[in-house]
Amino acid sequence: MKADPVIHLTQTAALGLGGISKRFGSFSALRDIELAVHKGEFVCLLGPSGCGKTTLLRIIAGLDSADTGRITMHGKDVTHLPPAKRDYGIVFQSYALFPNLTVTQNIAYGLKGRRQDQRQRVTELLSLIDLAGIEDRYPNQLSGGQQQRVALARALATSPGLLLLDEPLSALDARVREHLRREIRSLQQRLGITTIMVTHDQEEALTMADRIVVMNHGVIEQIGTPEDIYARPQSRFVAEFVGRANWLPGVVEAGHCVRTGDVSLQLPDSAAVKTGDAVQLFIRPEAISIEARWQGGRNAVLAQLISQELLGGFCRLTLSVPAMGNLNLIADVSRPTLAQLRLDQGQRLPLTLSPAALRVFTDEAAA
Ligand SMILES: Nc1ncnc2c1ncn2[C@@H]1O[C@H](COP(=O)(O)OP(=O)(O)OP(=O)(O)O)[C@@H](O)[C@H]1O
Repeated sequence: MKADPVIHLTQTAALGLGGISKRFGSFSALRDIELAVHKGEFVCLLGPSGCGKTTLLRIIAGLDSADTGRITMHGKDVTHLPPAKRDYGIVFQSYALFPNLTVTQNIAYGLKGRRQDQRQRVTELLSLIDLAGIEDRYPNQLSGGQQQRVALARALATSPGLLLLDEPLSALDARVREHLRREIRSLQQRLGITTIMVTHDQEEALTMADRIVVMNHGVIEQIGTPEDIYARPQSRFVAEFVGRANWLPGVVEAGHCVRTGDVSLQLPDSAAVKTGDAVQLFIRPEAISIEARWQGGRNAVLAQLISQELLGGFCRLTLSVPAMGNLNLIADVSRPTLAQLRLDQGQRLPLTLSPAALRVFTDEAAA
């Protein structure tokens, strides 16, 4: 009999999900989710609102049950175990600390054993999250960021095998959020704790995760490292959800090229295409090079500057390419490059769409 690859994966993984589906009435919230998370990995479930990420996290936690499928933790089947019998700590979006308990009492809530030992464990955890000295404060005497760190300490108090984070940073302001991202990631690496975090924030996922699971309408669109997801998206949805994208429609012609309007663009060697295929070329805004002078050359085109928008550290240009039927492209340039170019509205600018920066999607994958 042939080995079942899913079962094999779920037996060796820190967390294994095999064929998880969930319906709410006639609405299908999750369809056939397969995922194996390795020990010590930080995995982000990323996707737009309503894609099913929280439902999946709740099913992993045992707070909801799946209609079909299996869940394993370190090889043990936990599909039908109640939350308390699964070995995890969880942090939710809103602080969820008990307002009438002190920080110590909140963190020690799930701890068993002598009071003295509990006190020692709380001190240890507070120093771990850099909050020593706030043992006797109440949640309303703490900032939002401090409350989330206490919630994190509480989730880690029993040294669980798995840490589940449900949008833990989304209620915080941008500066605190960035700081906590780094703190959580460094703590997770020091402890080596397997972590699953739900987020709809692509930057959070790209900066924190070892692997990202991109979800859409209840299915997994792609699983990969941040570099895979950003540089090698497998579908139009992933390409557009993570980062910004330019799309150039065209038809494959002889010489490993794509004709788009009057321009023939050379493809990367790796592109597997057939002459006559209708395709969409994809290129990130920062991968378009703006040249100071027209020099021609491979994949060079002339564009016209429509507008420019300063976005802090870089500038986003909107360009129109007459030889591609006035197709609009966006290109991101650094401030030093911008200063060198000294751009004027309506100016003609030479661009290079280097073959290595192009990805080819069949019309189906790009639909
Ligand atoms: N208890 C429920 N009853 C009915 N529908 C539900 C229930 N829980 C979730 N849903 C629906 O399932 C879908 C997925 O919800 P879920 O909360 O998992 O999405 P999400 O990706 O976490 O989104 P968000 O980022 O907005 O929280 C949504 O369309 C939601 O309305």
